[in-house]
Amino acid sequence: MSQVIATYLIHDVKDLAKKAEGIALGLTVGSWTDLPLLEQEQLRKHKGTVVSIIPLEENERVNQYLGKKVHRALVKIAYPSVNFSADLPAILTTVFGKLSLDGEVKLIDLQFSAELKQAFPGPRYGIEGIREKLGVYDRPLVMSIFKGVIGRNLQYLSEQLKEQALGGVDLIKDDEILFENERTPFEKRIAVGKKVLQEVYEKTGQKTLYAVNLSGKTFELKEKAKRAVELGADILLFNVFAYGLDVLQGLREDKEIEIPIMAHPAVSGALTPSEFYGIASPLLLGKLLRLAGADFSLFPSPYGSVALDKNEAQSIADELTKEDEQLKRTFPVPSAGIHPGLVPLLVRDFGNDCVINAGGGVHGHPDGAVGGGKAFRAAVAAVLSGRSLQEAAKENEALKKAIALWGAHEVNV
Ligand SMILES: CCCC(=O)/C(O)=C/OP(=O)(O)O
Ligand SMILES: [Mg+2]
Repeated sequence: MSQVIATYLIHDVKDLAKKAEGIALGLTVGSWTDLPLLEQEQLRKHKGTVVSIIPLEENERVNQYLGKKVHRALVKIAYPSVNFSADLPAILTTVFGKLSLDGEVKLIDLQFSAELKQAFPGPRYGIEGIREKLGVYDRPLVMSIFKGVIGRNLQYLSEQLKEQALGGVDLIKDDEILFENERTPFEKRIAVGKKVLQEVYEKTGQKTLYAVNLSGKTFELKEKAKRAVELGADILLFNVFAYGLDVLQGLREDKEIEIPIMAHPAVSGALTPSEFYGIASPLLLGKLLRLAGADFSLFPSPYGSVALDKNEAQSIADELTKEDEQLKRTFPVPSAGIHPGLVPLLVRDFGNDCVINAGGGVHGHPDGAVGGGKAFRAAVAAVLSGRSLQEAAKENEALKKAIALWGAHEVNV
């Protein structure tokens, strides 16, 4: 049967079963008992069903935090697809619309039936497609981030772009806070990007792709994205949660917007951190971004400046990369506060199929962005060859300076 099964973490002072049944009814056919029998039969196909209730141990910390004694449980409820149109706005409103306003309930997961999942495109390129664009198959990708470009001119942007590319990074992204502006307009950033990156490629053989931030009013995005494609843009960076998952999907599904989309997690922190409310990050930054068509998903790493719990960050990556016969895999991009000394941890925790992403960890290098990029590439090479960073640093000045400044987190060496 075509349906979506929602998993919730619920907290209730009284009766978990009653709470669960109330959710199943309240988000579907409403009050059940006082309807005439005929209507009950008609509505049966629309009624939500409590699939399971798994009680959790009482937790004194939670009781104290909430100021009341609560019973906790993981509750699964099935919603028939006949109740909603096959789009994320309808599905999210069905499973967590009014309910998101109703106390301590967190949406943990959504299981889509194979039939319903067919309504979603998934990544256009995915990990394999991105690797093919770069010709890099056997290591994590390295990405750097423009920093301090706001208020600067195109010349400055061009120079910073060149420095980053000369450092040997595979990808360079706009910072998510760089929007349309007079000094570095969107279309000119694309043109400059192409020119500079081609020059570096001809000089060094290093191919680098540039993710330009697609911004502006929602209903102008598609035309702007199509213009970017016409100008030869490599990748679109997109602040999904400032707009909505369905806007991402709309860009992905447009046949004229045939370039990769890089999802930034900006604003998602309004939805994910609480253990009592909101939406679990593996669902929001993992499963749903992949379904809607993100080729990359950035999320806070376990060791950066806006750190996520390691298990949670790994769960996001699992949702992005687990095998799925209907969806390509999305590149996990653990981010924020990353420097070359963290590469052993990143490879240990996220493997080869990830993008190592850094702004400060590249530009803050004593030799600037060139040194930062070189240090990251040397750190990746060292880890993949089973050498310690300290050992590799003996032969690589850029890495030596990076770990002297930020330290090295060695793993099993
Ligand atoms: C989770 C997103 C990280 C991001 O947007 C960003 O700009 C990180 O910069 P650094 O922390 O690497 O300097
Ligand atoms: Mg940023």
